[in-house]
Amino acid sequence: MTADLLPPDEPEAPRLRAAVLGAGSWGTTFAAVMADAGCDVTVWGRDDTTVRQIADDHRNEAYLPGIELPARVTATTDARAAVRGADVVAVAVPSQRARAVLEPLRDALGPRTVVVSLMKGVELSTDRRMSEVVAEALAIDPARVAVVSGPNLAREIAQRQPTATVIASTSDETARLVARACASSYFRPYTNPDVVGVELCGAVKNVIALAVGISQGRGLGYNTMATVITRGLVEITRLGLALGADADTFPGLAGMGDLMATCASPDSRNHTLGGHIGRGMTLDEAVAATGGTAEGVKSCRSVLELAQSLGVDMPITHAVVRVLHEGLPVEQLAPLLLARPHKAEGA
Ligand SMILES: NC(=O)C1=CN([C@@H]2O[C@H](COP(=O)(O)OP(=O)(O)OC[C@H]3O[C@@H](n4cnc5c(N)ncnc54)[C@H](OP(=O)(O)O)[C@@H]3O)[C@@H](O)[C@H]2O)C=CC1
Ligand SMILES: O=C(CO)COP(=O)(O)O
Repeated sequence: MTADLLPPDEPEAPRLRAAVLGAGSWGTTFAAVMADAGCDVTVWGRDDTTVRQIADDHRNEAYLPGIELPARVTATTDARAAVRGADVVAVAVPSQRARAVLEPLRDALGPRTVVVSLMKGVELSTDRRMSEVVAEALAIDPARVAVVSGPNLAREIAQRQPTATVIASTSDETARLVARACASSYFRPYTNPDVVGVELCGAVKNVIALAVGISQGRGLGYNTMATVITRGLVEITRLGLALGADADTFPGLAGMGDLMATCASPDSRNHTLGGHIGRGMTLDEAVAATGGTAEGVKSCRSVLELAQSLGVDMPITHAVVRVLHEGLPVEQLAPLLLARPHKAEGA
């Protein structure tokens, strides 16, 4: 499939240089997306074998078996070399590791480089969203930071199946630059100034997908799934509004769109891990059986802390925390949620 190289209104725009920090499934896929959009892309990974495979064979068999990467994607184990001269640096490591990966690169970025968080988590111990972590760790103006979030399961995109995404930044110029760096015939970015809403949707949908996975692992059907997804969106919205997000974000691609993709797909790590828990595995067993980064496992605690600090009720998130981290037997999750006091639907 051929990609559109540049939007038609910018025929003379120079080719962008991009870097991706993280050579896992989403980092590698987003590198391919940017290459298909016309960028020259360097991926940083910490594993020498993976890096050599990407650079020499245009493959990443550990994370994207069977996928051929575009020739414009190369790779290095030297993070400073990867970001040198880059117009756009995208970050795709586990959220809890981002600060440690970024801080040593403070003086390696150009003064106009834009940094994109691809991560869907909330930092434990600070309860910061990842765009906040990125700006703090690199000591850059938040206007140079963007967030990409939407129904974006890596493997489907690596196969160039069509999807859309949301690019959120407080700066329209930053969001448009990132849109230009990733727009192609199979990947359509929409910009949105609501960084708080877009980012919260991405982090909390992982927790809701864990709850859906747990219910399916317990053998429950579509009524339960639809209930958890719908009430999950209600609690995501409640937290987002308390933090000043825009109500229009939640029914959009980063909200309902990503929630649907993650809760429905067997490729989702959060959904899969929830299924293992529902079928009776311990958390350690479920993490090992799932593989990859299931952000909801850690972020459920920071999301709950954030909600409690604002007096926001998040019963599904709370129940997931209790099952994963506080020893609540998994069979008590549904009764716990269903036995709560009466409420009107819109309350
Ligand atoms: N996969 C997806 O479909 C999507 C993922 N995301 C988000 O993107 C982020 C990254 O996820 P994803 O790429 O899927 O995760 P993966 O588990 O596929 O890859 C994680 C990457 O981070 C590296 N890594 C792990 N620990 C560290 C560390 N301590 N220091 C530096 N690097 C480390 C891994 O390296 P190594 O191989 O050496 O362990 C690997 O390259 C997450 O926040 C996720 O929620 C967002 C949208 C879609
Ligand atoms: O964020 C994702 C899809 O948009 C990927 O979900 P998982 O991290 O659960 O695989």
